[in-house]
Amino acid sequence: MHPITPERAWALHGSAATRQLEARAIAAAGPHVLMQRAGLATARLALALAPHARQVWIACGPGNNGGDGLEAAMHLQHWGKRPRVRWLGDEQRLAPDAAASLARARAAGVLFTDAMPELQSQDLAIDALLGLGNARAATGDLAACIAALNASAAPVLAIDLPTGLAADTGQAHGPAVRARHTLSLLTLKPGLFTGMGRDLAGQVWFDALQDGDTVPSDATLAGPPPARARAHASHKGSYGDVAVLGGAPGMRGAAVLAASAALHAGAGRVYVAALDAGTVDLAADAPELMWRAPPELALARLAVACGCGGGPQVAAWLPRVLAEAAQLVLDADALNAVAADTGLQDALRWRAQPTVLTPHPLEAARLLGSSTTAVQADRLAAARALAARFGAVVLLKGSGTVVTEPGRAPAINPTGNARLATAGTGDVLAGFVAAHLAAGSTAWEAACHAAYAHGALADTWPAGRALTASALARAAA
Ligand SMILES: NC(=O)C1=CN([C@@H]2O[C@H](COP(=O)(O)OP(=O)(O)OC[C@H]3O[C@@H](n4cnc5c(N)ncnc54)[C@H](OP(=O)(O)O)[C@@H]3O)[C@@H](O)[C@H]2O)[C@@H](O)CC1
Ligand SMILES: Nc1ncnc2c1ncn2[C@@H]1O[C@H](COP(=O)(O)OP(=O)(O)O)[C@@H](O)[C@H]1O
Ligand SMILES: [K+]
Repeated sequence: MHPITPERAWALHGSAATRQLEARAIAAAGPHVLMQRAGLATARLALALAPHARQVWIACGPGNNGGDGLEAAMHLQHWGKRPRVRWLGDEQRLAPDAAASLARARAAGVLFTDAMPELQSQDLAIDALLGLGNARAATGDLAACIAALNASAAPVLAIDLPTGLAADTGQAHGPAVRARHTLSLLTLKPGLFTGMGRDLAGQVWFDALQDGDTVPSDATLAGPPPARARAHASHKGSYGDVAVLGGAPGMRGAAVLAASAALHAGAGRVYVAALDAGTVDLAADAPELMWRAPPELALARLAVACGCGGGPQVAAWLPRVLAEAAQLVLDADALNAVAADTGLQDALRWRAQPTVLTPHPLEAARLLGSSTTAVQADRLAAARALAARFGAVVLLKGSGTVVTEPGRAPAINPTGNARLATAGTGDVLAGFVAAHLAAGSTAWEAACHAAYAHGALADTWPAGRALTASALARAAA
């Protein structure tokens, strides 16, 4: 069993792939063996998380997820704990594995009770209501058990998935359990790491329940970028040139943030071409930045971050930028301009040089002609659709940032937290991506590595220090 941390990459499998692997594992191990392993793994983790727990409330649903909970109850009972099981199944409709576990739990003398637990007296609660079979919004007794788990003062350990969380999308379309820990079984599911997954699953643990067998993955939980040692004999030209095109009147700060981020992330030279023709120089704290008028940029040898605070004015520059930029990050207002203009959409599709689009969910919705709700309902699918439509690497921002490109399984970024929910952090990310592109990374690597580094800065940010976008930009290195 492993705790899932951002220190390495992990393969992710959706519900169809997991069902395929489950069928093969059951065929290899024999009936009921996997459920016994699942229950034992759950009980062991419960003991590790709450070694002194006495009262353990286990809410078991009508399917095999409930069967896992019944197995766990039996072990906890053997180990001297006092599990109480609320079981919501119907003996007439029970799958064979869950029926076998029900019989074992009863034989072990586990206490079954329909009474809701005394919430304050529980030391641990286990969510074994629904896993992969979560089919529709919970109502009635199921919804009441979800509410009880969420009201419990005791930590909640969810088996396989927090009840109500969709394995493939990270969304919940009804009541859902908010767990402190989730033990994912057989596979790690993408929904644990994006959308609502991070909030509902808490700390994720993984037990494969079997050795060796696998099926093709649907996505990856990204690992850390490789360390980039600088050759002693390198010079600023070795790390490439970034230009930031943006900063319309009143929004110069966004361009400065992206430029400062690119500079601190290691770009050799950073130019800023502000669309604000005024003369106010906000760059007093970064004299390294070189200010140019937009027509002066030699786009064909620059990694361009375009959009940052660009306002509607950026649209006029996009035909040239799309045609010429050696590498390109399109962010914010540049994405909105593309969404509003089919000519720019064609130019983006025809573009052959490396390109990364960095939409947040609303920008993604505009590009897809859908809504933020539709994008968030399936973030992986939305990112894939955008990548296919524009033939580019897409980095869909938000909790569990998704990176994808045509023909490649998406990566979910494991780092970052809600301290990044402050104005300008997206501009900083665009600057990071541009710096990676300028240094010679592929568009895919630049997007994955920049997202990881950006989130990791937030994850290690000192508790008492405000996380602002400008401080974030300067913290790169
Ligand atoms: N087999 C094995 O050896 C292993 C199995 N494993 C475990 O099995 C889990 C998958 O089991 P599963 O397929 O039985 O699905 P599960 O999540 O228990 O739910 C299905 C039941 O819930 C019901 N139901 C659904 N929604 C509902 C609602 N809103 N309100 C009310 N009822 C609702 C649904 O009813 P139905 O839709 O059929 O009417 C059905 O009865 C997996 O996540 C893992 O924990 C692993 O440990 C590996 C070993
Ligand atoms: N709750 C969160 N968890 C993880 N990352 C977050 C969260 N909220 C915001 N972020 C990150 O912060 C950045 C915000 O970007 P964006 O929405 O474009 O902001 P802005 O336009 O103000 O710069 C993105 O990289 C996003 O992924
Ligand atoms: K569950």
